[in-house]
Amino acid sequence: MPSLYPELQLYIDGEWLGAQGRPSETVFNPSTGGALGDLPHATFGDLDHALSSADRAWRTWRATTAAHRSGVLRQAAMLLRSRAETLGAVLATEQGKTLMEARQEVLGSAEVFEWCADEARRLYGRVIPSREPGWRQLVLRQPVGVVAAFTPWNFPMMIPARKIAASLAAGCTCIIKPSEETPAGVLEIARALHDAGLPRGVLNVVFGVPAEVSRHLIASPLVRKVTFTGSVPVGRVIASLAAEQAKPATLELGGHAPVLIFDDVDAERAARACATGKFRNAGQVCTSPTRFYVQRSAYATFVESFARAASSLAVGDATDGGSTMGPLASARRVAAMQSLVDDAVASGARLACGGSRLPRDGFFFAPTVLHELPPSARVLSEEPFGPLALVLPFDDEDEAIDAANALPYGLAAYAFTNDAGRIVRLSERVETGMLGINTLILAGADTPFGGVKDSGYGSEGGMEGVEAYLVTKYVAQAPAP
Ligand SMILES: NC(=O)C1=CN([C@@H]2O[C@H](COP(=O)(O)OP(=O)(O)OC[C@H]3O[C@@H](n4cnc5c(N)ncnc54)[C@H](O)[C@@H]3O)[C@@H](O)[C@H]2O)C=CC1
Ligand SMILES: O=Cc1ccc(S(=O)(=O)O)cc1
Repeated sequence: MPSLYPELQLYIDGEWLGAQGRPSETVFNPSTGGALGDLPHATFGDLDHALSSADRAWRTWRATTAAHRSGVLRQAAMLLRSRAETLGAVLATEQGKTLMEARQEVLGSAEVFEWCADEARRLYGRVIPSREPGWRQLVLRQPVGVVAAFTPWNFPMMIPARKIAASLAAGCTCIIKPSEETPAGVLEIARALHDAGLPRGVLNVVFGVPAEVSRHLIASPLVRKVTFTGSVPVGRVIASLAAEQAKPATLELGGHAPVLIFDDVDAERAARACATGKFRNAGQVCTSPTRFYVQRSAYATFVESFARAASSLAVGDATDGGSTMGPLASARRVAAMQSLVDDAVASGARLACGGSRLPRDGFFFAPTVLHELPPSARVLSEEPFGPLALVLPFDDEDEAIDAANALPYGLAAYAFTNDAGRIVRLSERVETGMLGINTLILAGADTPFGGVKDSGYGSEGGMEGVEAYLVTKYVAQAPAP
């Protein structure tokens, strides 16, 4: 499998740039702990090259027809689809998600490119009926300019796809700094766009020391928009760098999603659905369901069924087709899980299953279900971002909604119920950017994705996703004097 792993390079001004004297870092395979390759870091000269190239390319890319931009994005999508088998193996190798999840991510990313290819042709302005005879009042929607994008390691292709496809559809150019821990996913997007005929400079991919790269790019007057997906603390740093320059930013930050399970649904079936959702990508998903609040009469059945489903997962090497859960992305994440579990257990929580790392090479942590958690357990307020499920009882709807809203996060929330009136009340009262009723599947190329409260601002996906890269220009056109 490592032989499929591509050479790691920078992509600037349409050129692939290797180490050539640049500093580099090692990328590891989380299933084995072994080295996969060396990733070159961009020098400040490289970053300036990416900035000038993106700025130059913007002047021509913004002037291309919507049909042309749409065609390039659609061709890139087609190439991603045709390469899904190989690219799935690459993603599984570098990130640790299972082969099936990795293939889905490649195909989902292709769908994002297809959706944005269509949206590129629907960026309508409007004509406002005029107040004066002979006037035209026009509203134009124009690309904001060069975009600086920063993406994490949990979805090495899907999260970059949302930012790249939407910004390019809008007529912007983009410099992206993906996670140094999972660099190949975005390089394969760049390769598909390159092969689809994307003009040089429209997309640039750089790696480096994250804080240095983000400070340098965001400070540049050539950058007109910032977009970041990652943790709340880093999101705040990025937001303040953007604010210093009065640049708009989109922030997709963390979550700690509540799931309200009412006793009008089958608790066993709900538990099986919840286990599937929880352990997807080993729980390293910003919308991962985490706090499972179960109505008291269904609580014991739910805990037991959830633990049974969790224990039956085949945890193993991500590239082994039989694995249903892979490793965590890094040793750092395993240590974070152990610390949260140890703290919870020390404060009185009980383990229904899991609770420790697996004794094998690589970064494996057992699917874990904690219950009877005291309010002081850190994991009840810190985002675990891993395979930890927390199950707690509630007595009535108001208590459940208050519990759901108790944290400063507001990315995703879920509920399982058959009561139509309750669904309306939950839709009104749960403080969240996205709400799933009887489903844990939220993200789609055609639907908005984003949070409220500490989980960030702005949306990606759907028409809102492309909107984020447009500015409004009003043109008042009077008869010549
Ligand atoms: N919303 C999401 O999809 C993600 C959220 N996270 C959150 O982050 C927590 C810890 O994960 P870590 O990787 O250890 O978190 P982190 O906050 O150190 O890094 C998250 C991502 O931001 C990048 N980053 C860090 N500092 C940066 C800077 N100054 N400028 C630009 N990019 C920067 C990193 O390269 C990484 O890809 C998780 O527990 C989770 O809460 C992490 C990954 C994805
Ligand atoms: O971590 C954020 C996130 C959540 C979901 C998806 S997907 O579109 O469902 O794959 C991607 C990124």
